[in-house]
Amino acid sequence: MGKLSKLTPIISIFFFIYHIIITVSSSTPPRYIAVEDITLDCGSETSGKSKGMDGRYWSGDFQSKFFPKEEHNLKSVTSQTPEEFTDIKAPYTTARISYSQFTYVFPLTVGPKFKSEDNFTVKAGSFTLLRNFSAASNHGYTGQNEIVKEFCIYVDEVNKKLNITFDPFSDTTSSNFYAFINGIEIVSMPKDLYYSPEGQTQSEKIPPYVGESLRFCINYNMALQMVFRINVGGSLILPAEDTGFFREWSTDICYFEDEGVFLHSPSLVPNYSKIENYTAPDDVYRSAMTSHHLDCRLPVDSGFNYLVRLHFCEIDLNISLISQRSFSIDIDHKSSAEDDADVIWWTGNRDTTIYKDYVVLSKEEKVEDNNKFHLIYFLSKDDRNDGNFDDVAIRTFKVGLPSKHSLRKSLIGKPVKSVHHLMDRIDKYKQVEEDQQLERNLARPSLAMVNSTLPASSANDPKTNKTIFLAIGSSLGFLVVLTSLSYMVQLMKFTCWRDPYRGKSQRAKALSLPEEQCRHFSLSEIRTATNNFHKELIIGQGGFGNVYKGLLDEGTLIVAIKHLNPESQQGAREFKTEIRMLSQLRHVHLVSLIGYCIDEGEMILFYDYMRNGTLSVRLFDTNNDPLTWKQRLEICLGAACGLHYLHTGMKNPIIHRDLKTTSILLDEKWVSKVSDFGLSKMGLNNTAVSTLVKGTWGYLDPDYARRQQLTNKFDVYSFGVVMFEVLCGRKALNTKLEHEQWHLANWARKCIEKGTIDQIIDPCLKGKIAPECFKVYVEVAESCVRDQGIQRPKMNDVMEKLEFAFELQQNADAAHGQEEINPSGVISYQDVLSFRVVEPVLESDSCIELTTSNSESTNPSLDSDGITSTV
Ligand SMILES: Nc1ncnc2c1ncn2[C@@H]1O[C@H](COP(=O)(O)OP(=O)(O)OP(=O)(O)O)[C@@H](O)[C@H]1O
Repeated sequence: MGKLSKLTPIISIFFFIYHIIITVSSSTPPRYIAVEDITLDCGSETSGKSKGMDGRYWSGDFQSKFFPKEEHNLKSVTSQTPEEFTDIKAPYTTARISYSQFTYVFPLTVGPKFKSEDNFTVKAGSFTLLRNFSAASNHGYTGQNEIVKEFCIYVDEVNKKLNITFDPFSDTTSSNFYAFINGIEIVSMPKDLYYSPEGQTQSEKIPPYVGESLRFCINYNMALQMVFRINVGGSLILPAEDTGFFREWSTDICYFEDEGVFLHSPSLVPNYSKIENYTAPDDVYRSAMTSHHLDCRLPVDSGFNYLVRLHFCEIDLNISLISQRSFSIDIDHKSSAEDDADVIWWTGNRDTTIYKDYVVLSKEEKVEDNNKFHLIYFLSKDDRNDGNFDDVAIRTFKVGLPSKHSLRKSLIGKPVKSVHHLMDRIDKYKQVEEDQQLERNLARPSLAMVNSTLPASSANDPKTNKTIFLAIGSSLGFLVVLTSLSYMVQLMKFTCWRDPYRGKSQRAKALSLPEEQCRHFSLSEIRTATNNFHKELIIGQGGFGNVYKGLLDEGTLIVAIKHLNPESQQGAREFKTEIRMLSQLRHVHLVSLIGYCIDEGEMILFYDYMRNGTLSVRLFDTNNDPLTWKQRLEICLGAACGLHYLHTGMKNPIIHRDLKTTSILLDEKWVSKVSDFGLSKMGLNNTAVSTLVKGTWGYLDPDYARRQQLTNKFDVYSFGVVMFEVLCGRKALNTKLEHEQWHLANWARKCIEKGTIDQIIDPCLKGKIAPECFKVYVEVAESCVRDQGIQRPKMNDVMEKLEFAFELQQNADAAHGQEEINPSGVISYQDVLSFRVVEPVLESDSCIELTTSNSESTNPSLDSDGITSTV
C-alpha cells in the first residue's frame, strides 16, 4: 500500500481522538509531583495567586520571599494586552525591569531543577545562561511574541539555593540597557531524568558519544539548555498536559524533509515497564510519523554538545517480533548512532515505551548558507530491506532533548515557534477549557474516582485545575524558558518472509504470520512452564546455558527452553541472530523456534521439544536398542535436507558451521532436525578459538582451516563426518584410540584406500547393510570429506544419493523378506568399493562456490550482523 492511501484514514482518526485525549489527560493527576513548583509572576504586586496562561497559578514576585534585595532599582511594567488576545494572563501582563543588576534568590532542596527565565545576561549559580541576550532581536527575527527558555540546573548540597541574576549590558558610551523578566518557573525533577547516574562511566544509562567510542557522562556540574522538544507525528502537548514537569512538547511541523505517514494509536495504554512513567506524556507514545527514510533537520548552534533523546514505542499491530523492523539512525552525519535499532528487541513487546539517549558534538564545518545553523540530522534508513519499501516505517515520536552542556557562551535562542504555532496553542487552550467544562457538566463518576485517589494536599490544589488560557506578552515582554527539544525517531522494517520451497518473497503472508511463526512469552509464563527453572527439568547444557523441558499452553505444548546468560553481551547478539534466522526458517528438518522471551533482561528461546534427544546420544550413549541401519539412513537423509534448505532455501545462503551429531535432534518419530544454526554460527564467528575448544575439531573443514574462506562446503565436510559416525558408531574425534585413528574422517578415508572400511563399521550393523547401498553411502561420505571444498558435492547431490542408497536398501530388504541380508555376518565389501579416493587438485584450480568473506556478489542478508562476513 502506498503512503498516500495510508495517510488519509490515519489522519482523520488522529484528530477525532485528539479531543478525547485532552479530556482524559486533564482529569488525571500528574505522574510526577515536584517538590518545588515555583511560578513567579515578575513585576506583579498582587499578593495572591493569579491563573496564568498555562493553567497554573502564579504569585506576584513583589510579595514573595524570592524578591531581589536590590528592589529600590527595580521597576515593574504592566504590558498592554493585544486586542486580538483577550485571554492574556500571567506572567505576560507584567515584567520586572531594571537598569542595574538584580538577583532572585530561591532556597531549594538539593537536586536538578527546570528553570525558566528571561533576560539579557542571565546567570544562575556559576552558569551564564544567557549573555547579551536581546528580546527585541529575537522577537524581530522570529515574529514570535514570547520567548521561553528552559534549563536544567543541579542545586547542590552546599548552597541549597539558586541565585538568578539579571545583568543589563553596560559599556562606556551608554547605560541605557535594561534587563527584564516576566516570569520564572522552577520545578524540581528526578535526578536521573536527564543527568547520568553518579559514579558510573560505562553504564548503559550513560549516553554514547556519537562518532567516538566513548560514553558521555552528563554530570551535575553541567547545565542543560532545552533546544527542541518535539512530539513527532503528534500534536502540541501543553505544559499542563505533561507528566508533572510542565514541559511543552511542540509539533514536528517544519522539521522533516520528507513527508511521512502519520500513525496514531489513541486508545493505547503505554507499558512503562522499561522506563519511568513520568518520562513523557502518553500521547508522545501514541503518535508517530512513518516513512522508509526520514531526515529531521534541527537548527542548532555549532560547538556545543547536544543530548538527543529519542523515544520509541511500537504501536503497529503488525509488528510484534524482533527484527520485523530494524533500522539505523545517523545523527549529524557522524558514524551511525544506531546500526540496528529494533524497538521490539529493546522492549520485548509492542506498546512498551523506551527512550535512547545520544550525545553529539555539532561542529563548525556544518555551517550552511552562512546561517549559524547546524543540523542534527536523523537519517533513518533501511539497510537490509529487499524492496518492500512501502511497508517500511519510520516512527518518530517523541523527544530529543538536545541540550547544551557548556553554557559559558552566549545562548541566543533560535525560536522555532511561529505565529501559527501560537494560534495553535490558543485553539488548544480554548479546546481544553471547553472539554473541561463539558467534563464538569457531565460530572462523570470515573473522574470523581480519579480525583479521590489524589493526595489530600493536591486534590484541591489549584494546579490540578486544568483550565488554561493563552497569554502573550507584549513585544517587550518575553518569557524566558529555555527550550529543550525533544524528539524521537523510530524506523521500522518489515521482515520479508519466504516460502521455503519457492524462495520467493511472500510479503502478504508475512504480514499475517508473525504471531504464528514466533511467539513472545512473558517471564512469568516461562517460570510457570519450567516450575521456576527447576533443575529436574534440565535436559541439557550448551555453550549458552541450560536447556529445560517445559510445558506451555496449559500443558498442551511441550517445549525445549534455552535459557541464555543475560550478562553476556555476545550472547545477546547471538540470541538476536538466532531469533532473526530461525523465525524466518521453517522446514520439517530444522528445529522450529516457537518463541522467545526477553523480559527483565532474560534471554530465553523456545523450540519444538525433540523427544528422542540428540543423534549423538542415540549413537554413543544409550542403553536402548541401537538405531537400525534404515533409521540411520533416514536420519542422515533428513539432516541433508535440512542443510540443503539452509544453503538454498533463502535468498541468501546460510552456512551452519557447527553441524555435528549433537546438533541433529530426533523427534518422537525419529525424524531428524538440524538445530543450533544461529548461536553456533555466531559463536564461531566471534570466538573461533573457543569454538575449537568446544570440541568441533573433528568436524572442521581442513580447507577452511587453511584458507579462512567460508563456503557451504564447510557444512558438506561436517556432514560427511556425521555420516561416518553413523556408519561406524564412532565419534568424530576419539583420542583414546591409536593416534592414526583419532580423527574419524581421516581414518575412514585411509580405510577406504586400503579396502578395509568394512572393518570399522558399527558392529551392530554388520551383515545388515545391503552391499549396493553400502557402496553408494560410502562413496557419498568419502566425497563429502575430501580435502578441498571444490572436490566435494553440493548438499543437493548428497541428498539425492542418500535417497538412492535408501531405496537400494529397501529393495534389498524386500528381496530378503524376513531374512537377514547376510545372516552369517561375513561379507566382504571389497568388491563393491571399486572407486579410489580422489587426490587433491591444485589450489589454482579450485574455485569457491560461495564465499562470504570478500565477495561483493554475495549479499550477506541474515548476516548483516556479521554472521558470515568476518570469517
Ligand atoms: N529442541 C530440543 N529438544 C530436546 N532437547 C534439546 C533441544 N535443544 C537442545 N536440547 C538438549 O539440550 C542440549 C544442549 O543444547 P544446546 O543447543 O544448548 O547446546 P549444544 O548444541 O549441545 O552445544 P553448543 O551450544 O555449545 O554448541 C542438547 O545436547 C540436547 O540434549
